[in-house]
Amino acid sequence: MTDVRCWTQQPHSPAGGIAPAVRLREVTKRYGKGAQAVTALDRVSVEIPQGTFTAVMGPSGSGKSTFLHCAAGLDRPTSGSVRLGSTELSHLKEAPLTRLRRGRMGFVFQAFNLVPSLTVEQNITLPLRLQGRRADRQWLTETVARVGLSERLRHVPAQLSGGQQQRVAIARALITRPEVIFADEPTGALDPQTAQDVLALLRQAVTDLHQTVVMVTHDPVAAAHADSAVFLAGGRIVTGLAAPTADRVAATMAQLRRAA
Ligand SMILES: Nc1ncnc2c1ncn2[C@@H]1O[C@H](COP(=O)(O)OP(=O)(O)OP(=O)(O)O)[C@@H](O)[C@H]1O
Repeated sequence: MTDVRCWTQQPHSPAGGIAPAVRLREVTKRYGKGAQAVTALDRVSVEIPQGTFTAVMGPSGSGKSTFLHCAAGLDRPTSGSVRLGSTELSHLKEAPLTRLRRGRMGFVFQAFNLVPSLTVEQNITLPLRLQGRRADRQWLTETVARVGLSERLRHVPAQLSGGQQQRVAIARALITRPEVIFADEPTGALDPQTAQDVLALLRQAVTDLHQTVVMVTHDPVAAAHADSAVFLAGGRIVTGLAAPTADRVAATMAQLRRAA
């Protein structure tokens, strides 16, 4: 299969090299106590380089969402270290962590998570307003054009298709020029063609804007848009694929299911 070492051992940054966008070191997350305790992540270490697109895959219950939540500071690990660039998240109190998430991360979820009463433009610029910042009109225009919503700015989410709503969510994630976009099953609620469009936008964010994207997905076709895929099983990163194709991802998933 693949070279497992690059994912299960801690790769060193080259001397003077750029810090990874996201770095997890020995991250363990346990839910509950005693006999009820579940170890959702078990000493996970990984470095996600800047300007890359990484798919996080694995069977149901393998820890993908927990991984994403810990990496994005939405959930705190039981032990271990999580860094965004050179900032250690585990030391931050709730208020600075919230500020960091708003300023330096973008989020795209399966359920879109738009505010129904706000227009497309207001939804896109919401992360800026939450930070007390005004939209840079040129960047807003460019971002809206990038996701193909220039004609829809005055609409509310209920007037849009699922694919259009997800494009609003991507524009909202891009508007702050975050260091990392975390996407949790971004195409899970979309038909295959609409999913392709959304994945192409995430790909462009990496290729054209040099963003870093970390995406949890069940879909081998979606994972094939990424530069690499990491595979979780039982809360551990068990293997990885560089330049994944849908066939290789599906074969790896089948292997993991058989081993479970
Ligand atoms: N809040 C919680 N309390 C208790 N156990 C939890 C909690 N969240 C997750 N778990 C458990 O942790 C393990 C990993 O869950 P997680 O949701 O991260 O997996 P996943 O790979 O994202 O699954 P799926 O693909 O089904 O969404 C599972 O056994 C799950 O039941």
